[in-house]
Amino acid sequence: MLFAVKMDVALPRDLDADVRADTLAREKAYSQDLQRGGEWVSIWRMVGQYSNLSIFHVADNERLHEILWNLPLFEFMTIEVTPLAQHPSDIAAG
Ligand SMILES: O=C(O)CC1=CCC(=O)O1
Repeated sequence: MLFAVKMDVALPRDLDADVRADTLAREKAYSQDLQRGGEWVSIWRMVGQYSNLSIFHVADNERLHEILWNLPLFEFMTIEVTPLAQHPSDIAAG
């Protein structure tokens, strides 16, 4: 199943600098592991926003929920999930 996921990040201004650096490093490693595994298909920065738009290819809703719930930045994010279906005009789909 394919999903578009928008993640808006809002880190508190008074967040301890070490906690901030550690959380961002863990987020990057977590994301890159899932990208290497093929479930996190792509990640794009949204211009002018501390947000990303990502595409996930996962087995089911429960797996996507598990991935998102375990994001190191989860508590600092607002997440919007959009399920995707094939478009009939997509030449890649045949
Ligand atoms: O968009 C961000 O910066 C948050 C994020 C999600 C995965 C990642 O590496 O950073």
